[in-house]
Amino acid sequence: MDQLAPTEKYSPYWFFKAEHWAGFGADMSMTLTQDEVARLSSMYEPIDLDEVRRIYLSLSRLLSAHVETSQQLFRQRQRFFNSEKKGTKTPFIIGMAGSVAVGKSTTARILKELLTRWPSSPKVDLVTTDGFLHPNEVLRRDNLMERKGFPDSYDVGALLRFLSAIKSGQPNVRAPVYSHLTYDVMPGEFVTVDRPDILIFEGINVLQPRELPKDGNFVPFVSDFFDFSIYIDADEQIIHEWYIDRFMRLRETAFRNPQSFFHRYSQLSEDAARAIAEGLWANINLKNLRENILPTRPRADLILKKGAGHLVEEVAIRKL
Ligand SMILES: Nc1ncnc2c1ncn2[C@@H]1O[C@H](COP(=O)(O)OP(=O)(O)O)[C@@H](O)[C@H]1O
Ligand SMILES: CC(C)(COP(=O)(O)O)[C@@H](O)C(=O)NCCC(=O)O
Repeated sequence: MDQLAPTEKYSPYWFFKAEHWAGFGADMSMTLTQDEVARLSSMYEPIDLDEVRRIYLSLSRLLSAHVETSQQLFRQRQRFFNSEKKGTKTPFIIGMAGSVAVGKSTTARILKELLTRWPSSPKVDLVTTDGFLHPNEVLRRDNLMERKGFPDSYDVGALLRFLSAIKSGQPNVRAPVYSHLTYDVMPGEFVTVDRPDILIFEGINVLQPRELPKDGNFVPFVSDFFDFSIYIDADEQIIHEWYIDRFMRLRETAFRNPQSFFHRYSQLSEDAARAIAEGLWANINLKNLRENILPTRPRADLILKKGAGHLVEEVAIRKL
């Protein structure tokens, strides 16, 4: 993360090499139960359990400290208001940003598993922003199919209404669902979020600001609803490799399904399929990374910088 912090003293972040960070979790490194190990191993990505112990276990402990503190603050505020303001604590929201294919979904799933183990957060839910993309029908109509994932391809109003409902303590809040198989939002499909202790809200766009309206109306940013934010980072060339690898693996698996939007790519030669993947990366995802995603990195509370093999090399965390 050299380009991030020439001098830590004058940076809002502290920087830790992975080995140093791993030391913070030393006292809890052996505490994963067989069950937890089994659940983590059963995820369809090959998760390196040493990496979970080295990086993510202590990260989950630190996050749980933030959650506990916010729960204490909630109780103190109730006392302050003489218990006039009743109700339950609203979910602690963790926003997770980063490029397409950098590993957001995988990291979010690992953290979800680990966070449920801490007493302050037995219920952790996970929602991805792709459900808030406009349906393909709308994207085609507005000539945005080549801009899927760019700010204008999302229904930001729906996204903000969802987060606002969560943060107002509403039960059973519904989020729309996206299918990577059909490459489209699934009509009539929702996930229901019912007052979890933590909501992990993951997507490329979650730290993006937006233009302020000229009419003076109140328009929050998505990140205004976050209690903590994480940016998953890696060098462009490495993310590029992960994107192509994932695409080529999907060509062998999910794309074979005749229902898959990309089914036709499973019939192409390897070279032709690779050329398609390279095109999608260069014309959509890399462009989006440079224009709209990477510029949001300095807004995160914590940055995980990964290197080859998805191994975390450095952790940056905001000084309090
Ligand atoms: N910690 C990890 N260990 C091994 N593979 C990973 C890890 N994180 C991500 N991957 C792989 O990298 C690719 C991109 O990850 P994914 O979580 O789908 O990214 P995103 O949600 O950011 O698009 C996938 O093929 C996934 O299996
Ligand atoms: C659906 C995505 C925009 C990611 O959305 P997110 O969950 O981060 O909001 C992305 O995976 C995608 O499909 N990009 C379009 C180009 C491509 O097919 O790779």
